[in-house]
Amino acid sequence: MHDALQDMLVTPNEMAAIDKDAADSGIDSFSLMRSAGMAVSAAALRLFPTASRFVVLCGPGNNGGDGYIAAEALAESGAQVALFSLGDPSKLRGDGAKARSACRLAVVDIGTYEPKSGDVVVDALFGAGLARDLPNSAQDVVRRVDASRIPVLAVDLPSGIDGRTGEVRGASFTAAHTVTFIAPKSGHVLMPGRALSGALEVFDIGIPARLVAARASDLRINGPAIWKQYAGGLEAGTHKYKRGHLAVLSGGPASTGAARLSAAVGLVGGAGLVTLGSPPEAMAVNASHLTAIMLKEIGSAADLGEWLQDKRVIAFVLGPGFGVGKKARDFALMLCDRALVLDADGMSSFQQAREELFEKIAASGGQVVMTPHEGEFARLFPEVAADASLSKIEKAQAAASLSHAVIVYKGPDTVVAAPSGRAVVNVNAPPWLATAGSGDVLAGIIGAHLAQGFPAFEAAAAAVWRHGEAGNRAGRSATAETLAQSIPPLT
Ligand SMILES: NC(=O)C1=CN([C@@H]2O[C@H](COP(=O)(O)OP(=O)(O)OC[C@H]3O[C@@H](n4cnc5c(N)ncnc54)[C@H](O)[C@@H]3O)[C@@H](O)[C@H]2O)[C@@H](O)CC1
Ligand SMILES: [K+]
Repeated sequence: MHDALQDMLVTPNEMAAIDKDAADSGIDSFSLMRSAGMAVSAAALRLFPTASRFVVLCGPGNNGGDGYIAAEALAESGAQVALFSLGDPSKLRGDGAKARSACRLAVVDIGTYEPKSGDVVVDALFGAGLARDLPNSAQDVVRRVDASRIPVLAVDLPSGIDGRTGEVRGASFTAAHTVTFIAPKSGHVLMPGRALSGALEVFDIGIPARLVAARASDLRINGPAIWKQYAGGLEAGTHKYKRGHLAVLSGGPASTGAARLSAAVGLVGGAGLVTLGSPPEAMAVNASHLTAIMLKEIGSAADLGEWLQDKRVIAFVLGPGFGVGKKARDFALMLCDRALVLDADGMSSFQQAREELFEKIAASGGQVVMTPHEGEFARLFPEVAADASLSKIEKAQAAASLSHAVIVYKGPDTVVAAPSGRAVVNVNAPPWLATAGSGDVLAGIIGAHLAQGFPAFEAAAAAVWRHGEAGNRAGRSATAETLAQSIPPLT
C-alpha cells in the first residue's frame, strides 16, 4: 500500500466523497462494485471451506449490490447459495440494480430466512450508508442469526454498526470477519464496532491513492509509523541527561504508591533520570521504597518554583495519587509551560476551574498531555461528553481544541488527539489492561517520552501503544507491577 495511506482511517462521508471523485475522474463505479463483490466471494470461499450453504442477505443500496455480485460469484464457483433481500429488489437503483440483474439466482424476502446449521451468512444489508437504526425486519434477522450462532461475513461493516462512531444502531450482526474496501472506517476501530467486526480485511478495489489522500483527514490507526522518527535518537554516545530528566510529583504519606509506580516506569520507558518530588511528610515512606529513582523534597509552590530553575528537568508527571485540590491546581499551572502529563487527580482538581488551566496551556506553548478515562472526561468536558452526536474520536478532538492540550481519551479504544485535529485510535490493548495502577504506568511512559524530547502527540501515541504491548506481554493476569516489567523497547 502507498505510504501516505498506511494505517489511514476514513469516515463514511469521506469515503462517499472519495467514491464521487473516483466516478468524476472517469473510473467506472460498477467495476469498483464488481471488485468489491468478488473480494467478498473470495473471502467467503477461503474462510469457510466447509460451509454447506452461503446465505447472502442483500439490502437496498450499494452494500446490497456488493452482495448480489458476491452471490453470483459464489454460485459460479459451485457453492450452494441462498439469496434474500431486505425490501423489494425491483426498487434497486444504479449500480445496485445492475448487480441484481447480473445475478441469476432467485431472491426471496428476508423475513422467510430460517437459519440452518452449516449456513454462513454474507451480510450485505447496510454498509457505509446506514443512516438510522436498522429496520425491524433486519433486527429480527440479526437476532435469529445470533441465536443460531451461524458465522457472519460482513460486507464493508456489520449491518447495524455506524461507520463513523462504531455504535450499534438498534442491533448489529456480530461478524467473524469483515471485508472492507480502500481503508478502514472509524467505526471499525471504535468500540463496540471493533469487537463486532471480527477480523478486518481491507481490500483495494482500485481507487487511486491520490484520490483517497486528497479527501482523508489526519486520522490514523496508532502504530510505530506515527512516532518512529523520534524513537531512533538514542545514539551510542548518549548520557543520562541527554536521555532526559523526568520528575514525578508524589502525594501525601498515605498515597505515595501511584507516583512511585509512574516514576519507576519513567526509567523503564527510557528517561535517563527520574526524580520523585515528595512532600516533607512523605519523604520517609518514599525513601524506604526507592533505589534508582532520586528523591527531592517538594512541599510547596515555592519549592517547585526553585526546582523549575533547573532546566535539565525536562518533563513532569502530576496527578497519580497526588490528591485533588488547590495544591494540585497551583502546581499544574506552574508546570504548563514545561512538558507535562496531567493525569488523574491533576485533572480532577480543575473540574470547577478549567478555564484557568486551558488559558494557561494556550498561553504557555508547552507540551501538555491530559489522560482522562471516561469519568474524568465527563467531569472536565461535560458538554462534549453529553453530545451524543459525536464519535469518541470527535469528542477527543473537541476536548483537545478546548483545552489546547493533547488528549489521551482512555478506554479499550483509546484515542489520542491534538488541538490541530490530528488523531490516532489505538487498537493493540487487551481487555485486561484495565487493572488498578494501569493509568499510572501509562502516565510514566508518556513522561519518559516527553523527557526524551518527543513532541506531546507522539509521546502520547507511542506510550499508549507500548502500554498496550506491555499488556499483551504481561498476559491475562497482568498487574500494574507486571505491566511495568513488560514494556517493550521503543524500536
Ligand atoms: N466506497 C466505495 O468506493 C464502494 C462502496 N461500495 C459499497 O457501497 C456501500 C455504500 O452504499 P450506499 O451508500 O448505497 O449505502 P448502503 O448500502 O449502506 O445503504 C443503502 C441505503 O439505505 C438507506 N438507509 C440507510 N439507513 C437505513 C435504515 N436504517 N433503514 C432503511 N434504509 C436505510 C439509505 O438511503 C442508504 O443510501 C458500501 O458500504 C460498500 O459496501 C462498493 O459497491 C464498492 C465501491
Ligand atoms: K454489511
